[in-house]
Amino acid sequence: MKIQLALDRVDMDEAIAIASAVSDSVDWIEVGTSLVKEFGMQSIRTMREVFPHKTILADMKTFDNAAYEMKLCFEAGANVATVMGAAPMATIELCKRVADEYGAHVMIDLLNVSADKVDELRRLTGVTWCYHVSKDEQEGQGTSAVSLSLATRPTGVRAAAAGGITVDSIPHFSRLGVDILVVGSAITKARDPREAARYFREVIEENANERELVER
Ligand SMILES: O=C([C@H](O)CO)[C@H](O)[C@H](O)COP(=O)(O)O
Repeated sequence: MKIQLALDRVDMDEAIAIASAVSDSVDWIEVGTSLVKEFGMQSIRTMREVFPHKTILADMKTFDNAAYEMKLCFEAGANVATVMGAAPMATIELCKRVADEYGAHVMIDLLNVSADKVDELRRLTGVTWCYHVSKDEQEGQGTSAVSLSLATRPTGVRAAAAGGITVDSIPHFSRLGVDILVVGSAITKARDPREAARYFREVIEENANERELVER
């Protein structure tokens, strides 16, 4: 299981400092929606310059104007970009087409998608579905990511989980076969982000081993 470090609600110096401290323990660096909105494409360019060999995800949360937005972030150096699953299929398919042209990848954010829309999304493979509990639901209703079900995912689609993820969530998501764990506050707001990220990695490895033992 990969760790995607979500960087949100910090300035670029802080984002770089946190990412530098934890980069050995995380796989992907997410330029969070808040950074994209506050600092624009420069936030992605900066992360690409500082981390030339890391996978950079731009959390664009695109809803329309797909070709324009995807080109912007892939030209800026992103390898992966997000589109909202609730967006029209035309938008989502266009994101995938542009990503293919750039040798990049699309993550579909399933925030607030209907069951019917999930069915429509099933026809698009070679993407990642991100099961996401929103910040506002976490803070307003105490909803936790652990309640998410991954049952509807088709083969050929990778799964990510996001929203209030802590180390305690790892066994659950590991059992469900989640490929990418999106972790923001549990690392970025930790007293020692480096140690927090290292511990995430350690517990992921432990759970991966347990899974192998069960499968054998
Ligand atoms: O996508 C996110 C959210 O919508 C704010 O933009 C975050 O990246 C995601 O929720 C991970 O952050 P934490 O919930 O703090 O782990």
